[in-house]
Amino acid sequence: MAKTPMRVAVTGAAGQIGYALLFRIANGDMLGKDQPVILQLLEIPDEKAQKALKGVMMEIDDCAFPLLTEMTAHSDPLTAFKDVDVAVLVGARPRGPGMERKDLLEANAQIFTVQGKALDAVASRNVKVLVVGNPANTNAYIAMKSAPSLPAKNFTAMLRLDHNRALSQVAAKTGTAVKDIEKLTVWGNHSPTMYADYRFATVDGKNVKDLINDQEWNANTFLPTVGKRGAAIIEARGLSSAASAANAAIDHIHDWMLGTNGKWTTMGVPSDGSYGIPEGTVFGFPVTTENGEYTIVQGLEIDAFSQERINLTLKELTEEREGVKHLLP
Ligand SMILES: NC(=O)c1ccc[n+]([C@@H]2O[C@H](COP(=O)([O-])OP(=O)(O)OC[C@H]3O[C@@H](n4cnc5c(N)ncnc54)[C@H](O)[C@@H]3O)[C@@H](O)[C@H]2O)c1
Ligand SMILES: O=C(O)C[C@H](O)C(=O)O
Repeated sequence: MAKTPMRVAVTGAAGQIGYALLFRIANGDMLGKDQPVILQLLEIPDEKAQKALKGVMMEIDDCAFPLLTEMTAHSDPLTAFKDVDVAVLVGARPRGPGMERKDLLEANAQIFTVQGKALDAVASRNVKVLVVGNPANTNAYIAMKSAPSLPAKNFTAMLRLDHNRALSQVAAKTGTAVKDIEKLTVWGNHSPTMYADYRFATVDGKNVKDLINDQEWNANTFLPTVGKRGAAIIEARGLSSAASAANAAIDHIHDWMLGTNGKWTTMGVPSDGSYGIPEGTVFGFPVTTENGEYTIVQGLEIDAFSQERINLTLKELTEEREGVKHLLP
């Protein structure tokens, strides 16, 4: 019997990540090749943005995706999020000329307060939310705090692009295939302070740290390369990463919904106090997923170098959280 269609909201749908994301959702890459989908697309109430969104929808129509049963355009989160099972929050205010980090935080805090409240009011009670728009961890925290009637654990931030970037760097360094690397993770904030950690990783059963055996490379090449990859792409392309970000969003929701079969991945999730991260802080953790639920991998040893890195990224997140405290409901 055919499955009931799932309702997926995407915000910032006419932006560059939206353009790389929507076609793949409609094609079944995110929720499975047997799962029909309804797309509910949100853009700002601006003539140009809404017109661009219509153009993207015309192209989606022209793909005649068999799994796409319905698609609607919205300028109001209260209609866009109605009954949604999945919400991918991509749309955010980019940093403009002369804008300080604080201004960016405040502008986005407003967007994610409104969107959190709208999810709280109209989304499915089990909606799974992924925040992509930057600053992703803090935006996810704001949306979560603005939606008190929804389970806090259903609000997540995207660390998967960092995870995938780290996988690719480790594969290149060890001369191995990405598919053979397991147990890698990225702790903390989606920002240059993130801590990509291959101490537990294995490739074909061998420990990656032993294979690399080069702490100087870890500290001075690997971590800065992964941490500053977003900036390197902006420098090279003149635009921020889009297809790789969309791909990571697909991976994140796919694995959350369909399970990792015991394998680790990385998700930004509200802490339950694990590893001393204060409860509620949206932090990148190693997780496994099963039956639509994630579980933070427990019992990992945190050595002095790792603790220092984790403290650094936590400090930044705590400051971001403090910076928007006055705007929260
Ligand atoms: N977490 C990650 O790994 C990661 C990676 C890459 C990019 N990003 C972030 O993703 C965001 C989007 O990137 P992009 O390249 O698609 O940007 P973009 O500027 O091309 O598109 C963003 C779109 O969002 C829309 N938008 C803005 N505010 C909105 C709102 N309140 N409601 C609905 N739509 C809204 C804009 O009109 C625009 O069309 C940025 O914040 C970027 O920094 C995050
Ligand atoms: O948009 C950015 O600042 C960079 C983006 O978050 C990325 O990691 O590619």
